Amino acid sequence: MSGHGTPIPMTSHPCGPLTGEARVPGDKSISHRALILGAMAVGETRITGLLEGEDVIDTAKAMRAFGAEVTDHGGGEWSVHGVGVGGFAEPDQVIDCGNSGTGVRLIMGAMATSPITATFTGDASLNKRPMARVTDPLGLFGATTVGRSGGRLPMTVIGATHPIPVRYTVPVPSAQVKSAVLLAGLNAPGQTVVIEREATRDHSERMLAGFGAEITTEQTEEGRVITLTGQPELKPQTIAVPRDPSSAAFPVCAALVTPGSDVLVPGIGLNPTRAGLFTTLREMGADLTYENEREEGGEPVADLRARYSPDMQGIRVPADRAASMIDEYPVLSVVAANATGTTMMGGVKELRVKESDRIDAMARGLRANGVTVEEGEDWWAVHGLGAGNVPGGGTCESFLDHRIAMSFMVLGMAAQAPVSVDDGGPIATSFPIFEPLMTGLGAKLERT
Ligand SMILES: O=C(O)C1=C[C@@H](OP(=O)(O)O)[C@@H](O)[C@H](O)C1
Ligand SMILES: C=C(OP(=O)(O)O)C(=O)O
Repeated sequence: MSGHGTPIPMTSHPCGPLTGEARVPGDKSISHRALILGAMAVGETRITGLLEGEDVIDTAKAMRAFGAEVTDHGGGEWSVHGVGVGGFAEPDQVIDCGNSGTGVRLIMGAMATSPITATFTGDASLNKRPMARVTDPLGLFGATTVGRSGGRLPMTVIGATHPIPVRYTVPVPSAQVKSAVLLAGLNAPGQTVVIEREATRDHSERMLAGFGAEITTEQTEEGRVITLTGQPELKPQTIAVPRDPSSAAFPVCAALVTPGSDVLVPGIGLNPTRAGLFTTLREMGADLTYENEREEGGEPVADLRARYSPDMQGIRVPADRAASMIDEYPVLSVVAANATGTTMMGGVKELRVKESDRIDAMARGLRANGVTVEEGEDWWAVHGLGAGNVPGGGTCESFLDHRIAMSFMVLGMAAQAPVSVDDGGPIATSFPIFEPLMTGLGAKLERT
């Protein structure tokens, strides 16, 4: 839905300490997958803690269009009455995935091996993003796709009538591509094999196993080899969605750069395929501790405690960590601006094909606020000014990108003058309670 509304300009004023508890919403990646796999199971899946952001709501609507019964029971509790693998009905409307790359790519995969046709579209941001990365492997299963030039949405997918399982090496580090292939493999007879050279988030593999699919992962010289046996009967599950580490990144980073802060962010998943930011921040010298470490639903979880850290140093972030923190680079660059020395971020060309070109979007906005940034195709470097030395005072474009908008709001909290964004509307795609949550901690956010 993002991108269809009137822009919401927002300003973040320098503020005093951020204190208290930040209960961030449910994990976006896990929420999409819970709805989609719930729709492909036979019977009723119950979900608690679902992220009720626009991206996930669009996926819920899509699952209804494919014939699943999706019910909102209130308070983050949802149920999905699934139609079984291969049981999707043909939607009689265009499927609008709004701002969500995960939604559209996973759903295309899930329907591509059923004998139905569906047309997908999104907002101005999503309709610019590359889809060939999923339509190429879906073609190998026997699906046909027709989109705009350059493999862009709107796009029609004609599902395979006689799907054939595939063996596919994912050419870019992308959990969305891996997941699209696995979901397509569900309705192909025999074994579908996906190979990824670099490990990406493994929520699909974990959840497929939970729903009773036969799935194995092996580390070989080729990389991670994931083998899925097609046409299982998926058994409905009860899923408690953990809180999203990518959303936790915002109160955590805000506390690290805002003088006097001490913020607790409880119940955050520390799955190693997602936790790269927190490792990086600790290497920079952040006062970030893990409290009450435990396991919940098979995932490592902790309460994160972040305190103001005026002595952070810039570092070289290892390129092989990129996949585990890919959505966190924008807010890391804000921390880097408040550290001493240069933070060098390499191996990140995927940042150029997110909701915006995130290197370009952050570089422009940081420069507008007095920070020096250098960039190349797959790297960027932020020259830190030291704690409290970011001048601020600039207005930044958010380019229909929630993470860009939220990152600049964090920049303003610790800058010498307010920082504005032209449109904070996209924040609702992943973190609908961002404003009240951050204001509750002591941030001074204003719709302008
Ligand atoms: O699979 C997922 O849930 C996601 C995978 C990542 O995208 P890519 O697969 O394009 O890297 C990430 O950026 C996105 O926010 C969520
Ligand atoms: C990249 C993101 O999401 P998506 O690809 O699902 O639009 C994100 O949430 O940062």
